[in-house]
Amino acid sequence: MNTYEFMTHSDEETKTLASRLARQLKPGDVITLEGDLGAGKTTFTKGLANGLNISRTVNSPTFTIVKEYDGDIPLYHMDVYRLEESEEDIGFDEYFHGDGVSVVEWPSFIHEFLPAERLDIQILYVSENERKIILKPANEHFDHVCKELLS
Ligand SMILES: Nc1ncnc2c1ncn2[C@@H]1O[C@H](COP(=O)(O)OP(=O)(O)OP(=O)(O)O)[C@@H](O)[C@H]1O
Repeated sequence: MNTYEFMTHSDEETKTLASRLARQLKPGDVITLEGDLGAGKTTFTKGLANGLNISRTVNSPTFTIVKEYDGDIPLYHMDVYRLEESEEDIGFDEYFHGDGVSVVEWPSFIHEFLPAERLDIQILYVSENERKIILKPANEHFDHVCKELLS
């Protein structure tokens, strides 16, 4: 599969990219987001929410594991960082095969629960206002979605 790279030069540009991406998503789509602290994972998710016409403000889901937002399609925003072993599987399958789009921050913590058919996104800090955003689609649907972002 192909890899797609984008450079953004402001948080607004990152949101616009994410918003354009969101408008092509469908129920059951799973996106993973990796990036260091302050890379822009929450900013990217805010952009996704804009694209799905979600009116509530999206904040970092830290301490809640999953936050659900209503939009054209529901958004399930997950932060699975340091998930306690006792609550390892909180029913991820129902989210991943549900009616909404799932966005998973820190996906390596629940690697065994992730579906193979997903869109992996990495956000790299380049300089104060620049980020490199790398998209790795795992199937034709996500590959098509990424190609559309190039145009
Ligand atoms: N091109 C850019 N894309 C995204 N964010 C940018 C960009 N340039 C500057 N920023 C700033 O970087 C910060 C990114 O913070 P954000 O909370 O989105 O990161 P995060 O990856 O979610 O971090 P954390 O894991 O700590 O929650 C924001 O203050 C944002 O304004």
